[in-house]
Amino acid sequence: STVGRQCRFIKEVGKGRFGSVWKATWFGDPIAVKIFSTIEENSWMREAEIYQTTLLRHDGILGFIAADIGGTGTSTNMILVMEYHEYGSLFDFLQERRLDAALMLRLMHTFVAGLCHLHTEIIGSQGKPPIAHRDLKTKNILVKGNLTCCIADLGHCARYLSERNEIDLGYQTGLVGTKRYMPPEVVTQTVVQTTFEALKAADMYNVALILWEIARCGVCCGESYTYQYPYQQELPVDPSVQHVYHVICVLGIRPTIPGRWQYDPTFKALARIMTECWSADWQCRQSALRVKKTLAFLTENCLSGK
Ligand SMILES: Nc1cccc(Nc2ncnc3c2C(=O)CC=N3)c1
Repeated sequence: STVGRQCRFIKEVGKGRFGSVWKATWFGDPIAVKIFSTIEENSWMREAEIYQTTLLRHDGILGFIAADIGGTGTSTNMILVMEYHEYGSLFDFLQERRLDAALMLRLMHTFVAGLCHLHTEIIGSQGKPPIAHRDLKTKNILVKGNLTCCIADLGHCARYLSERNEIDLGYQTGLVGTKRYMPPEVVTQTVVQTTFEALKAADMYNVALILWEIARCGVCCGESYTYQYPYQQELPVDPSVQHVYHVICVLGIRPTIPGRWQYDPTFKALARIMTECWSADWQCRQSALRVKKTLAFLTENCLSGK
């Protein structure tokens, strides 16, 4: 493949469920190359298809450069070429870092703005369908050089095709996503994800967990916490669906909101977003647009030093 031949591979930077990601250069410019094995063709196809959705270009979405397929006779290499981000995932970024309020809100606001773009339908010939991510987590969000976030790993997305009133689930039906992050209605498979509203609301449960992960690293009243996975105290590494069901549906456990967050207006407002968005009732959760507006307001207030 022409793209493949012009790439100089530098180092492996990530290993996803599907494919491995390499830092490479293309005529000197840094690029990220995700390489899929032959059996992962569906994932490559889906991710390439979604990234090439018209009008999907947005600062909060990982920038797509090219999709390519090349064969050496015996094996077929499918690759995705994306813009490269040195900081890596938001998960990596949060490991050893205390965030001041401005940086904390910047990361939150730009992540939610990206999701809002995904969720929003743009009507018209050059429009875009609403898209639900279905596997949001800090490992699927990248931190750009200007300390803003962009959403990656669109291989599990669902699209709503309004002219046919049809949901395109891609190749992924049934249980999709990372078990630790699955909302109650997905774990119990109660709400057959028929309505697209339910799919967007499932993303908002993940937003609540991700905002909690980021906020814990934020300095509140002079203190911050070390990074924790959601349900780190309650769930083992690679939990079973049954275990997740017991913790979040039977015991009704949710991440702990530190008491001190009630004494800081910014953290108090963030706590309210988290609590409403991890509600067991998906219809109570706030929309991405609602959360984006609140984060924009908090950012403005914080910058003006209120
Ligand atoms: N969805 C998708 C498709 C192709 C590459 C990727 N990953 C990345 N893209 C850009 N910069 C990165 C990464 C990493 O994984 C880690 C570090 N920097 C995701």
